[in-house]
Amino acid sequence: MEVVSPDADDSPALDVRGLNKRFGDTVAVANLDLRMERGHVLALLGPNGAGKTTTVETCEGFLRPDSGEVRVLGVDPVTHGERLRPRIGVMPQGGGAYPGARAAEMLELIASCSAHPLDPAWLLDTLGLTAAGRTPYKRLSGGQQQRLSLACALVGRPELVFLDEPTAGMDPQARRLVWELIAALRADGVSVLLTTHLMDEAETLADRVVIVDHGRAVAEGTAAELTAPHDGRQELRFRSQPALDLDLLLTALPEDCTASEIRAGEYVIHGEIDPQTVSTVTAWCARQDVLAHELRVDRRSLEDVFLDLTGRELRS
Ligand SMILES: Nc1ncnc2c1ncn2[C@@H]1O[C@H](COP(=O)(O)OP(=O)(O)OP(=O)(O)O)[C@@H](O)[C@H]1O
Repeated sequence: MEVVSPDADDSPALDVRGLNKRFGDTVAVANLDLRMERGHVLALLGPNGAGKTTTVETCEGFLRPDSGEVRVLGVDPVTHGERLRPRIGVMPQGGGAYPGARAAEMLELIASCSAHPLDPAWLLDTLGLTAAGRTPYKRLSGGQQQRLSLACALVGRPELVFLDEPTAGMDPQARRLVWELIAALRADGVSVLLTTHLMDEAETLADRVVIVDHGRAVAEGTAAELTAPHDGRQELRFRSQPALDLDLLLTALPEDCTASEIRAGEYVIHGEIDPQTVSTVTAWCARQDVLAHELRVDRRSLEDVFLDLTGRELRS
């Protein structure tokens, strides 16, 4: 039986069309389309329960879709999972390990299952885990467990790696290290599907971002596309002390401007932002005897786009 389609080499890293998956009455994924080119990093963002892990596990071949078409490196992960698995690396959410195994042993075991593994000692060193090599998995810190889990996903030299919240619980140094590693993978032509709750992670690493909510893609594009000004209206943002009297500021601005404090001490002015508007805002701040920090024009943050699309209320 044909396992890899004839044009498999040209096939995208990921091609998901009309994916549906429910668990009983819960719709986890609803008619989702996803596409990732080879050598790209695609970030899936979404609130808790949006369907990210379900999507990733379906692409990994661990879940069977109710309907829709999933191709990973040109291969159907459900019907031909055994052919796909040697070509992909999986870092599941919250690790996944033999709790009693020592870190180095575990990595060596996984390397021994691969045809052309990376050198486990080199990988431990790269991820700052050499000193923890003899420590049982359950005794590693949360951040060390995450890094070991990443090492396990990479040791088989995958063409495509699935990273489900790879830096969750890591300190800033470890996060930076992992970001550098992901950038290096991309430079080597490895494709990466990343789920994350960290907007800066998506912005820094991803070629494209897909925001999912209630199992559907609600926005897609590069981070720059997603955060570009829309409706012809621009934004001016600044930080200052909380609870400034914005009604007073509005009297000094053109009539079609709006002003709001979106988080304590974080202000957004919408409207036609020209040099005069910027000057009015800074002069007004000076009159209030407050400093406007981080004043910038034109760009919403990815977090604002995310919150605008998925709402600000807490998800269960
Ligand atoms: N095995 C399962 N049985 C029943 N319901 C499930 C199962 N797996 C996921 N779900 C439900 O499907 C929905 C999507 O879950 P999923 O884990 O894919 O979301 P997520 O976007 O990864 O969330 P998080 O950001 O919290 O990891 C949720 O409502 C979840 O409770």
